[in-house]
Amino acid sequence: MNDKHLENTTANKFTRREALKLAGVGGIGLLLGATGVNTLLPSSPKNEQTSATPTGADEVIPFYGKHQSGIITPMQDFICMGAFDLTTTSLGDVRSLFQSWTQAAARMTAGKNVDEESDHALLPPVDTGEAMGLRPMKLTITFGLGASFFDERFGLASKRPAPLVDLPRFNSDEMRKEWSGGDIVVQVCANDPQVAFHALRNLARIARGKAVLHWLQEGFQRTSASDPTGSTPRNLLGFKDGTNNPQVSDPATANEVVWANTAESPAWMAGGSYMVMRRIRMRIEVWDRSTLTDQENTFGRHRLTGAPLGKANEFDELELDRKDAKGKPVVPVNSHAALAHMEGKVKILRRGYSYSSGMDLKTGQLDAGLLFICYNRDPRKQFIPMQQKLASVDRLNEYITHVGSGLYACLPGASEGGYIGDTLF
Ligand SMILES: C=CC1=C(C)c2cc3[nH]c(cc4nc(cc5[nH]c(cc1n2)c(C)c5CCC(=O)O)C(CCC(=O)O)=C4C)c(C)c3C=C
Ligand SMILES: [Fe+2]
Repeated sequence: MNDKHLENTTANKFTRREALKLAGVGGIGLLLGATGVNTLLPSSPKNEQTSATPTGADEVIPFYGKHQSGIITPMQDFICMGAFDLTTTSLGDVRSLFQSWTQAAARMTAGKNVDEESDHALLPPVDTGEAMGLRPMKLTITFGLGASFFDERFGLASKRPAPLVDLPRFNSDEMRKEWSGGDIVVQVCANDPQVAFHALRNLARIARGKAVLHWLQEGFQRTSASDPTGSTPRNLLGFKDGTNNPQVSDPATANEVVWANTAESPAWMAGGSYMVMRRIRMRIEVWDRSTLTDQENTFGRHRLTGAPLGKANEFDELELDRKDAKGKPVVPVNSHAALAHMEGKVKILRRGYSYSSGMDLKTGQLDAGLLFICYNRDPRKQFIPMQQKLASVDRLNEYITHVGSGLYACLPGASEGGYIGDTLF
């Protein structure tokens, strides 16, 4: 999914007042380039250069709203995502945790410290500090609840949404507990990895005594600075990934594919969505030894252009009934694109990032792959049947293994004065 496809997110500019306030914290030098403040500085080629913000660095993605940001928001460059397990058994504690998280998240997405700083010399600083003076960088923070949140601890079992099922075991899954599940998931995305890490770290700090991290995964894609045109990013197998994502800038499409609806979900989920996370390890070394023809037949698309096999342009229609001179399908029936297309009847919104987590010390191979994330309105009708099909016959399976998994009910957005989760607890 790229900016070209998604233009519906209201983007507020970082105001001059905010910028001047920030000057008090970080010094005027930090402000070179902030919208509006450049007018204070004498015009020179250098200033003109620093005033360009092609990555929308000053852009604030509003935290409050009907839907949480970070779902249909055009993808930022980096992700820092974590799942928490609650250590408290008090629903009151959970409520106050979400109230504190909401306030902190609203501040951080606006480019502020997690809370007002105290000057008490004998206390630790309120904010951990590594994002001080940094621009908002389109930070979004998205909260979801795992199925375990609805167990006996908080008396909410009867409120568990029907679409929040336990995902089945799919063919060739090699799941690891340390990369799966969690009571609460927090997806943090930003155009700066330090801004993203800072947000998750401070949320974990706020949770002390109530929740602990269960897993954490960082991810990336090419940055908007290295591709200002916003073309479809490539995954670590070298292919354009995201071409045929549904165009959720169209509200009707977003309603059909992404947003929870009372037809399947409880009223407290209206405006929310279901997020699937899969940590998918790639056998990169094997892939790198396979031929171009094999790679293209695996995806059913051309490597260079991203076009469907037999077509010239990336966004040309994927026509699965086209045959070559010998009567063979031009796009192999067991290719990833052909299978995931689901005859055009089932769609999900993909929002995944590449990850690289060092190497496997036993084999010397890279531990790298795709932190697959998708949003759907009802995973029982969307992600699950799609993954069942892919897991059984997808040609891509030769090169990947699913090693982590989670399904989370992403809560509706909150309005100012409210908090994330206030429709449920
Ligand atoms: C169950 C859902 C999916 C999983 C898991 C998945 C893994 C996965 N995908 C790629 C790379 C590509 N996927 C592409 C298309 C595509 N993939 C899915 C779903 C899952 N992918 C869908 C719904 C689609 C679109 C199908 C369509 O209607 O055309 C493509 C082609 C380009 C594109 O449209 O994005 C690539 C490339 C990897 C590497 C991967 C696991 C590691
Ligand atoms: Fe895919």
